Amino acid sequence: MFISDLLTILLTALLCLIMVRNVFNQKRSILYNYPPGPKPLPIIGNLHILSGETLQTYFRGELSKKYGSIFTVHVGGEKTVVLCDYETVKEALHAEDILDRPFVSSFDDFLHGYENWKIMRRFALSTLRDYGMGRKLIEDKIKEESDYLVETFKSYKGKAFLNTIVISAAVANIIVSILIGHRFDNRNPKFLRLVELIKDILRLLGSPSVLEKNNNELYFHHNNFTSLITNLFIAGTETTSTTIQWALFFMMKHPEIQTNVQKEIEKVIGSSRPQSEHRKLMPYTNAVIHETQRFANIFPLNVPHSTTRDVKFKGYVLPKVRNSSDPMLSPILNDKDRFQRPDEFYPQHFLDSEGNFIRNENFLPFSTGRRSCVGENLAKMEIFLFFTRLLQNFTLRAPPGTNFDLPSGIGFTSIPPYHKMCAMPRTQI
Ligand code: HEM
Repeated sequence: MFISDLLTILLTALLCLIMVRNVFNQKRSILYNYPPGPKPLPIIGNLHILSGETLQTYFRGELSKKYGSIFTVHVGGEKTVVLCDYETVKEALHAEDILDRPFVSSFDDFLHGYENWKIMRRFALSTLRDYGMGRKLIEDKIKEESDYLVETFKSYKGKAFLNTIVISAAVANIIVSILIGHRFDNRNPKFLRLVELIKDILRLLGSPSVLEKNNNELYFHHNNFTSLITNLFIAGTETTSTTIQWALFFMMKHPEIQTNVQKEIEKVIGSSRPQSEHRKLMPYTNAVIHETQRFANIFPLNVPHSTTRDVKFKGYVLPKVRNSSDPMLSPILNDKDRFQRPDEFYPQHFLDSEGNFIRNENFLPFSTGRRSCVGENLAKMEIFLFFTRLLQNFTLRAPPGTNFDLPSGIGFTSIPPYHKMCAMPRTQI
């Protein structure tokens, strides 16, 4: 038999298997009542609209305009119920039924049980917050690391450079210090390789072509503690460093906003080291950071959740399935009713007419409910301290020819378009 015959037989068998599975899934779904959504194609489902340029549209929640705040998309033969307005997402995330995380394996209800998730989450929270190394010590680590970052930026002497790896390495060092008690030299090639690998993993995770089964094989380790540390390292590095990169990118793009932040730094902090207590005295900077997180929208899709039993939700009947629902954050952060200019970088979204900081309940970059981000407080502290320390020391400028309008890079997180940055020491300006 020729190799081509063998391949034909194998491909036919594969297609048959996929079709049988689709028929089985369709039969099963008759028992359930899924919300409507875009019509799926045979075999691929809606994958054609979840890839390439249309993925951007999907990310921005455009489908919700057509199908409302809850709709179904088909990823191959699997159905995912997408939730995309504040009320629906909040209701689902605060409910008992939509739990589970495929990404953070040690927290997973399906494989390790609910109790395991509870214990691991409590452990992570206490390590990251008060009981582990202590808030003050964590703050000191961030300050120390921001000094190293300032030195690294200085070493480029105002010339254009790529800031991605140096920022990721600085943020990675915070979580490394918390977890294993010491930092790495941010020129250490092994450490830099690790930071790069995390980037690759998150880029791949965002690709619809990565099949769920492979992810499971990759991420479901049996040793809780090892996987907890791995997960905290991954979850805690790329998210925060991407947010800082966006903040610096927006400062280059909007020099007038950068100047306002620097004026507030001069007024409140002067030349001393930024402390987290300064934040409440700095409404403008606080608003700029909030607007960065809203507009950068680094987790447009959030993390898929699973129904842990058959549930009735919003008039639909959903079966117990892994990764069955996606409480999207993007439409919440871009809600026209809650943000005056959702398509612009507009720090006034978080300021009143007198310049006081105002909260907005749609500000949910860390999600909400029992599965919300355990690293929220740490991330907020890191972003504030790194951002203010850098703008205290440098004015950021875009090298000539920078195109700010390139699309953002989309993976598991949304990253700034490829760009270089000039960090001009402020004493030299
Ligand atoms: C700007 C920075 C960050 C953002 C925007 C962010 C956002 C998120 C989001 C959206 C989720 C999913 C919530 C859900 O499923 O409903 C999440 C979960 C999680 N995050 Fe973060 N995160 C950030 C930083 C961090 C840091 C610094 C750490 C730890 C050091 C961390 C650890 C985790 C963990 C462990 C979970 C899983 C929680 C659970 O399953 O109970 N994150 N984060």
